[in-house]
Amino acid sequence: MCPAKRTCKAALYYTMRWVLDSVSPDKKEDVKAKQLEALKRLGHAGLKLDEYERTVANEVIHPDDIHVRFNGAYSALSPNRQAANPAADIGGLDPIISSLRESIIYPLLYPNLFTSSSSLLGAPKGVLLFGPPGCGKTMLAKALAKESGATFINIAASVLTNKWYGESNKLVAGLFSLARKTQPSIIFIDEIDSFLRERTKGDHEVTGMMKAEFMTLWDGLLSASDRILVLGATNRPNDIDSAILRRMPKRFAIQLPNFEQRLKILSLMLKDTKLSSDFPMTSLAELSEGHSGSDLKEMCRNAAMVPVREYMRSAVENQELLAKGQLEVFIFFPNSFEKRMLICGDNYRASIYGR
Ligand SMILES: Nc1ncnc2c1ncn2[C@@H]1O[C@H](COP(=O)(O)OP(=O)(O)OP(=O)(O)O)[C@@H](O)[C@H]1O
Repeated sequence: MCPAKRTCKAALYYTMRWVLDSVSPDKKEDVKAKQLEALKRLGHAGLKLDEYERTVANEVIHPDDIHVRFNGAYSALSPNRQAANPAADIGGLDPIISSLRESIIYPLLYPNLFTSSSSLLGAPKGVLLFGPPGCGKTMLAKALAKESGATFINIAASVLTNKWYGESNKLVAGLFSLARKTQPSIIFIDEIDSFLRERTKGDHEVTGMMKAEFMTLWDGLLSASDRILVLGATNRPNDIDSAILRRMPKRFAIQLPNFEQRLKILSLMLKDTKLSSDFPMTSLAELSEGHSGSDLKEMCRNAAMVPVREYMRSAVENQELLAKGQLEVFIFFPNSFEKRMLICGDNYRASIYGR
């Protein structure tokens, strides 16, 4: 692009931004306040941020706003809180959870153990979770953030990709400097393959520059004692740029669950649900081979809808008879009906009986 055209585009961009800012100053203040809220709650109230860091600050999630936990046996950050509510949210991934604790949580929370005792114990600066969709990669990342209490920056590629020349690089720089100011921190990039994919000749110049900037700043972490980790998740590890893969030496395969894992996931998903005494949990786990955790969730959700659907259908069909005075309605809690409801909520116990 010729320099005159570039200057013209830049002038237009800043003018548009100025106009938009002046049209909605209240909205801008609202956004600013919201951005700072998560950081304030993390104990970074007085932090001075530039506009790029502020944009990234919008992506910070406070651990208290994450509702996914590892199993309750142990919590590095708040053992008491965990003990009071020991339920697990992730089923069948215990060995991976233990390894993630060792390689991510301990280095973030106890850096001295990893820097002074041995040069072999360097904390990893990049970790990759890979495997088929719906098997719990995002859940694991969120639970890691919750348990470690680290600043969790859930960055979407769209936040960093700005087509204006140089802006993406500044946003990437803002990402790393915010992570440094608020450490310990985890930079989480879901679908990292779409953001940092293998470089090709057809890449936009801005994308290439942004990737290079990302890698340079990431390398800066390797030598420093910063407690910052880049955590990526993907279904397509082969599409990731090999230079990026090299920076993620710790890799965890999150595969489709096997029989035991499915049994654990199903038990977990149905733990608060009223089930008939002969509910065939084992057969269900056997028959659901090839299903991901997300498929199992959907299966349970569908099952829960069956009694609701049946009730609604009979209610609609009976409306006409009711109008003609041929039907009497009793709403009560019959045992026989409860038995048929393998899965039921308190709101759906009412039934309609014909005369
Ligand atoms: N091991 C598991 N234990 C409990 N629930 C699970 C498990 N795996 C998946 N789920 C359920 O599936 C949903 C989707 O999981 P998640 O988003 O973590 O998958 P993912 O591997 O990140 O998928 P994608 O690659 O499509 O982003 C979760 O919200 C949860 O309800």
